Amino acid sequence: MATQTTTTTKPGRKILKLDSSNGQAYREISTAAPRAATAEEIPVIDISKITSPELEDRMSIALQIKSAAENSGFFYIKNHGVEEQTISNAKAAAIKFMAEPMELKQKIARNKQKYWNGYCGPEGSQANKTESKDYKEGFGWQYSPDFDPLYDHLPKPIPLSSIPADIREFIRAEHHIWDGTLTVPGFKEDAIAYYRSMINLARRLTKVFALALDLKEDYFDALTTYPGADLAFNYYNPVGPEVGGVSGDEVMSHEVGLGSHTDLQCFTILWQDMIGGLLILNRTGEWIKATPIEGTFVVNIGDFLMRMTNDKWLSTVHRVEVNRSAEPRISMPLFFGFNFNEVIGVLPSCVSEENPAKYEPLRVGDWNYSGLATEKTL
Ligand SMILES: O=C(O)CCC(=O)C(=O)O
Ligand SMILES: [Fe+2]
Repeated sequence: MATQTTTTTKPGRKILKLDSSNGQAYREISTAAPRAATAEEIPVIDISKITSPELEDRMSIALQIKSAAENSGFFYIKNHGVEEQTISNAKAAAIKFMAEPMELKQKIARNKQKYWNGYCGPEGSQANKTESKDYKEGFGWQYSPDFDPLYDHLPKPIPLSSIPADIREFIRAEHHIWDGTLTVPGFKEDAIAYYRSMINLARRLTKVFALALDLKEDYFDALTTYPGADLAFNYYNPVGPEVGGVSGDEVMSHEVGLGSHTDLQCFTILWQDMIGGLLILNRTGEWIKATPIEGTFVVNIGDFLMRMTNDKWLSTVHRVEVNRSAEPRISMPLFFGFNFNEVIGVLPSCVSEENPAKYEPLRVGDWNYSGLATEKTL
């Protein structure tokens, strides 16, 4: 007689299916409404002394980051040094671009490009296949040394032939997408000014990350000379008052602003406006709110850094609710990772006799461009 297997969950719990970088994963989660996070769950870390000449100051930041990375994988940073004007210019540019006619935006649609560059229309992505399509628009671009402050001294455009061959194959910028934004004067300038500030901030963070992981402070410098550094403007259209009271099917089609996922690379630094909607899944399977805090970025650990730390640092599942406010919601994440040609295993400081490496060394580019990765949020 055939045995029947049924999946039962306790009352108030359900199963969330996820495409993790190690294959499919299942989490038992709460069905309760999201609640506010406590200051311990998502701490606010003041990084004003990140470049202090005193090691003690830098170490104090590193220890706070370590604790947050091990606990929830999410934290806010304040006094981060990115100019408010640079942020508001980028935000204004994103809003103006999204207001352009659809035919114009579709000319530089991401699905018409070879790589992850250009515009993605409403419900043009689905971060989690078991949830609805993502109720948002987006514009994104991938790393180019032409925009990297590290190469300001070189004449532009930097010829690809001058970049080491094993890195060159992973440079995935498609500069022609910017031509499609020329109807918004200053768009490219404002977007790139923000991108450059964010790359600088990401590189500064890698130094305190190194301290937090008992490594030499410059350990990651050589790994970030041509980093994975992809930027997105996420634009969450208001879902409109009709949703909520309408038929089940319609609600389902607008279930998420961005589906439940983890980020793929090492870490993400995200600016969000004050509307809110970002939720993170804690260890006990409750959704908690990463409520916007003026003057901060949200930082979260990604899958590759979790792997490198032998799972000590957590790449935490998160999602974005549909935007039920009257205004569009904007977020501007930078997804940051190491040079794609590097083969990286578990960090020496994260293994011991009792805790051997769980993962084999792997080329960063192979991780980022595996079939799964291209489906996922960078
Ligand atoms: O918009 C947000 O708050 C989060 C965006 C995000 O998780 C992503 O783009 O990977
Ligand atoms: Fe994300």
